[in-house]
Amino acid sequence: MYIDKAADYIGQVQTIEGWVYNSRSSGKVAFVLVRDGSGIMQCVVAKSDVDESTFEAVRHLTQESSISITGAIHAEERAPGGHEMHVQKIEVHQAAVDYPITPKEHGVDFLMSNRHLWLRSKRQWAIMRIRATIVKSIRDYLDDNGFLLMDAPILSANACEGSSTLFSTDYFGVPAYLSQSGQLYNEATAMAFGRVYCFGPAFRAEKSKTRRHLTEFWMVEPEMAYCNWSQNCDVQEAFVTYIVQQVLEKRKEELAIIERDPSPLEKIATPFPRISYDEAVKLLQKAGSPIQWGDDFGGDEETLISNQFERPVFVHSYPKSFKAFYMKTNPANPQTVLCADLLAPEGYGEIIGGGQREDDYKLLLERVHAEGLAEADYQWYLDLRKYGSVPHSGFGLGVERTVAWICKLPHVRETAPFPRLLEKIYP
Ligand SMILES: NC(=O)C[C@H]([NH3+])C(=O)NS(=O)(=O)OC[C@H]1O[C@@H](n2cnc3c(N)ncnc32)[C@H](O)[C@@H]1O
Ligand SMILES: [Mg+2]
Repeated sequence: MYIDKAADYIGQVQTIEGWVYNSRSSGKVAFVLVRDGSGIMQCVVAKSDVDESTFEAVRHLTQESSISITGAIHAEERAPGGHEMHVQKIEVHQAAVDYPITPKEHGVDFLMSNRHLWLRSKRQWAIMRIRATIVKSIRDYLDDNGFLLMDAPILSANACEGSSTLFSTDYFGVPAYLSQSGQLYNEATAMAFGRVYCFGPAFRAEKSKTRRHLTEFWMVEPEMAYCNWSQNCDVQEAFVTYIVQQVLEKRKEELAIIERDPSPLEKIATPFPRISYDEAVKLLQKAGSPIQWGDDFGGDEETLISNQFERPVFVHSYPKSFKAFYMKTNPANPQTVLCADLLAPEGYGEIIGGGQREDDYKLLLERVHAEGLAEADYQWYLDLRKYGSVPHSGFGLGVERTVAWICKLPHVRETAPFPRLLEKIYP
């Protein structure tokens, strides 16, 4: 029996195959908390119900020993999950000796070095289940709203987000890079299928040691033909609202375990506020920031802006000078581009980068040259502007930053099973 299905087995004798989460015993009774990955069950071992050797074995159980435990399932509202087992038999598969992550407090470095074990703890268990619901919601929303999954390559000859954060590899004698973003390929597939998305790992050799940056992260990237930057924002706000609502509905227990107050998430609803970069600069300056027009926003600026709103806020029309080559120039103000970042509230900052793509061949070629990119490497991408070019837009949502916001975590290190950070690739 799996623990999360215990309600289906009240009154039946069942066996749980799991690990000792915690145990304590007195003279005549022992309480063993067993976890099996789906939940935790309180198992009550009465000395009178088992033979002497079994009760002795129970009294010497150690944390994280692997066991099979058999007994009758009872409803018990005081027990975790509302059920408990009255034990008849226990089999110890492997006694864990000196398991390093004890219930006491441990330092982050120690926990990160033992991530392969830390994942078993209740808090990490809850965070990973919330992450899984976020990932499922992403796929469900896009699959149910006309988007086709089109997997983008991980090995690429092209930089998408600038050449300063590439992980390069030797590809049979020619340079190749781990994908920074599947976007350029999405634009090709969007011209074939209309609305597509890719969903996979992305890699950035960022030398940023911050609470928001990973060197490997997961990103979902929808792309839509015949879509302008504002319509792109419409899709994003419905998408993000759906994801939050799914977590609130399906992961109440896990949100409680990590002590995440759900009330800020309950305020997430469309429409999301939209401010221009110009307005954002004025807002920052009014709040005392030394920012000047033309400066990019860092974490501090994003935190300051997002703390002004209860919903995620779009900041659009950034200066062209520090934005990617593929972004469409804003006809109303050619110094800016038709992009929009989505900043999550509660100080979490950017969770989505996106915008409208340059669809004019000549203008895009000028940007390729201006960025010093090798035209031959982008000829396929330029072709998309030769054969039936259309206004098109898309975005990339970072899974880990979204998990951090929804779980209200202080650092992205807890948002992935095995996070990859600057100077951190073990385990
Ligand atoms: N299809 C597109 O239009 C996506 C576009 N090419 C792109 O990659 N935009 S982005 O660089 O802002 O990254 C998008 C999101 O990807 C996340 N991201 C981006 N970089 C990181 C790092 N280093 N660590 C964690 N998360 C990261 C973050 O949420 C960003 O908002
Ligand atoms: Mg960005």
